[in-house]
Amino acid sequence: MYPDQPYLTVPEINSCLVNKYEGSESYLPKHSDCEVSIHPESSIFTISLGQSCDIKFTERESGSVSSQSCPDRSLYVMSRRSQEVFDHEIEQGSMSDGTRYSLTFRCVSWTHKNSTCMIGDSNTRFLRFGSHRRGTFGEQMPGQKFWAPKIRDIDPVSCMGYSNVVLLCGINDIKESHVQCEKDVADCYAELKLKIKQIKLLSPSTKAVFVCQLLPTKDLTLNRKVNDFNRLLHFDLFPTCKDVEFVEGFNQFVCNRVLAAELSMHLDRHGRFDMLHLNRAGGRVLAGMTDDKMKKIDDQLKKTKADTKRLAGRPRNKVLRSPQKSLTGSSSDDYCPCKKYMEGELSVECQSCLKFWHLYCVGLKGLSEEMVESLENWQCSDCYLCPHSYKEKITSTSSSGTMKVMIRDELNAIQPVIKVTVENAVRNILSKSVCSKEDVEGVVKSYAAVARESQKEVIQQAALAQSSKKVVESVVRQMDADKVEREKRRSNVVVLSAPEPEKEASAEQKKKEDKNFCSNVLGIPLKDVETCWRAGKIDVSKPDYLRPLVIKLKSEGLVEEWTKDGKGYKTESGFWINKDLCAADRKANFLAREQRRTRLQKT
Ligand SMILES: O=C(O)CCC(=O)C(=O)O
Ligand SMILES: [Fe+2]
Repeated sequence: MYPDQPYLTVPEINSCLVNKYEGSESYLPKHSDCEVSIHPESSIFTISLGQSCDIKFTERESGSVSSQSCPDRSLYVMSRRSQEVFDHEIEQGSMSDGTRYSLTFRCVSWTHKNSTCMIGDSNTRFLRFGSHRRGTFGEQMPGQKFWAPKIRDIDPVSCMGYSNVVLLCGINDIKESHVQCEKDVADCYAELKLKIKQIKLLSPSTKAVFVCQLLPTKDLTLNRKVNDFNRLLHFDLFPTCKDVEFVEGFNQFVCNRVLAAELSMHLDRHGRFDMLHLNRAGGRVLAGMTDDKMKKIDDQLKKTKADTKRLAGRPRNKVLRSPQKSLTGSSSDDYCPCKKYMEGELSVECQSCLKFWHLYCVGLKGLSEEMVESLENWQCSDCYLCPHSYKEKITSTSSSGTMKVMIRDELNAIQPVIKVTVENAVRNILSKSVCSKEDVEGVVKSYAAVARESQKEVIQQAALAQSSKKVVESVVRQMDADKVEREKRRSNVVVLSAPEPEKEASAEQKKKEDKNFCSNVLGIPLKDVETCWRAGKIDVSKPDYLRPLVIKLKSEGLVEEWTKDGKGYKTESGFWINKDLCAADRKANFLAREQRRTRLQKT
């Protein structure tokens, strides 16, 4: 029935059901062998003994009927999966007088009631379960794992007969460079939704489809798409699809700027080149944020609440909202050193130098006017020593050194409170499935509450988080740009020193000439060429310069073919054909060549 599926499958046969039919009046009512206790991969073998009979098969969906005659001493085989689609029966009158025995062999066990199949991408790689060779989720839940890097690879047929289906897929789809906006993410989600529909249609005996949220990655840009995807799961799939269970992930975590930066700081140290997986270390960071510290957090929270109460009613900090021009008596020197006008941006006054600083510029963006006012004795980073110089100077024995030791001790003391308070706020939003603006504000507020005690520390933390975030973000941005560029050039090859077409010719004629060059000189048949063009503009100051000829081929395979597996080669006519590399790859190749050259010179 499904030629690409193994028909006779492996599980060992452990049961034999014997039916005895006596006389022509005997019959077997319409049914299918789809009990959940039959192994989903088990084939069903039936031997007929005594006399022949006809087995009638009805396709449930269409009602179409066919029959199979089973002579004495014959064997017929059905797949377990076919039971989701067909009913079978033996009608009255199909046997003659006399006795018929049928022996039906299957793999049956009560544990298969909970059989589970998981279909997913590389994030399922450490999840082990199924038959003993693959590990198990627990003796009560045997199952199979199927590999599906992309949503399109999910094969609904492979879910047939499993009581539970777990899907963890989508990250590789939204990672694609053509998935740019929320709508593109929604298209990926729609594909997944269709797969779920197909699964439910094909496998009526499946009790529930579990859909996992996508996990955050080390790639902050990608995490935005992760959030969009998870939001759709939450707001569309979960409420509208019956029997779809939702598997919570960590999407709220990446909604939060401060924590996303903190996360990236942790994760960047491990597996630098793999931006997609948090790996074990990253997973531990996430898990650590949610589980391990809960008890401690609860205790600390009580203490923090008490501290916050004690601090209420202190003098308020000055706060200012742009436009700055409306300010009387403040020269531009008094204003934020960024010297940029940011409409509506709040600013905070440093209590030492009396300059106003944009909240954005000092890493306090997100705080409300009220929160800023409640910061006590706020100082800018010019007046407040940054932690690095602080550490260097701390060893001096001057009187100000003693003062700094005191400050350091104070800061060390407040450190756990900050961590705990923020973690608690995060925990609260983690229990929800999607993080709202208010939730994020809650986290920032908790930061601000601690800030009343020591806003210097908050600034340090924010500054640290921001600087690491900036580095990560710029690397990610560059990598993303490279990815897009690589994608664009995927099916191109480049030819250097190809003679330029006649200057006077029309654009169309020039293109024709270049195409003729491809086929007549280089030998690339025109059926393989999508289009071609010249890279760059004609430079009148360099009359001898020949612009590279870029040829877009019909497929990537042709690029490999025409560049001899990407290495590049010289045609018989003496022109080099190379892959069209992006700037980053060209540079990498250049450096590799240089290294090779230096090595050769040394030897
Ligand atoms: O007797 C047969 O050939 C069919 C038996 C059967 O379908 C069953 O026992 O479920
Ligand atoms: Fe049956």
